[in-house]
Amino acid sequence: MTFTEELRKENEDIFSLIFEHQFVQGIGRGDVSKEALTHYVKADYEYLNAFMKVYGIAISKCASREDIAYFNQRIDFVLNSEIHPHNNFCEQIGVSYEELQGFSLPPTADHYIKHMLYHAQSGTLGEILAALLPCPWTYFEIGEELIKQYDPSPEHPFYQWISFYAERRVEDTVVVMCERLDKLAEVASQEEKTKMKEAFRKSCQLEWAFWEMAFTCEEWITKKGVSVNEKP
Ligand SMILES: Cc1ncc(C[n+]2csc(CCO)c2C)c(N)n1
Repeated sequence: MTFTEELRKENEDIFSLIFEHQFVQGIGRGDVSKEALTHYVKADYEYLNAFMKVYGIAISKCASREDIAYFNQRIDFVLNSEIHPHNNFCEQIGVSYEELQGFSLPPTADHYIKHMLYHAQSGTLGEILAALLPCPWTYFEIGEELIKQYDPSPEHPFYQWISFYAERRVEDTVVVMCERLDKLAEVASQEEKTKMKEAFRKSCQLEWAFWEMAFTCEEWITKKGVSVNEKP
């Protein structure tokens, strides 16, 4: 079994909980509240900004041009393609994408980006990839699961979102990231592999928690002092 096959197996429990989550099932049924969709897009826009910065830190740790090109291409994908699923949600809410940008992160999203940034700052390239991998992997499998369970037609309100994540391009992202992580794991010490496993599992946990955060419209107990756009 490869290292990433092992990771997938060890985290089957969380993957299943993600597929069953009410927000995810709501996407499949075509029935998610506008409040939850809004909360999701506001947080996810900032989450993706942080995700690209993590790729940037990964670039600073690359030893070859080929690796730099890989992360550069990943940034391009987030910047130019991940906007499509967000636009699908915005159309369903009935707001422009711009209106949902620039908000401070609720506690769980804040936790998730700091978890990734921690591994980016203090870890090896393998540890960074392990922290990032659950992001495309869980979404690709959510896309696949929802197609299997609901077989959405183009008229389905979240058809674009579901097909975007179930597409070959996201599957390829997962396959290539797994191949890269497997190569790094082959030469990693036991201690490093333990760190990779912990980073991966926590990111899986935080993927579930991100859906829950959006579904419950999670907020800080008081917004004072946590807003990036706070007026003095
Ligand atoms: C919380 C959260 N987790 C995962 C994704 C999906 N996603 C984000 S970046 C990326 C491509 C990785 O190179 C993918 C598939 C999301 N939008 N929000």
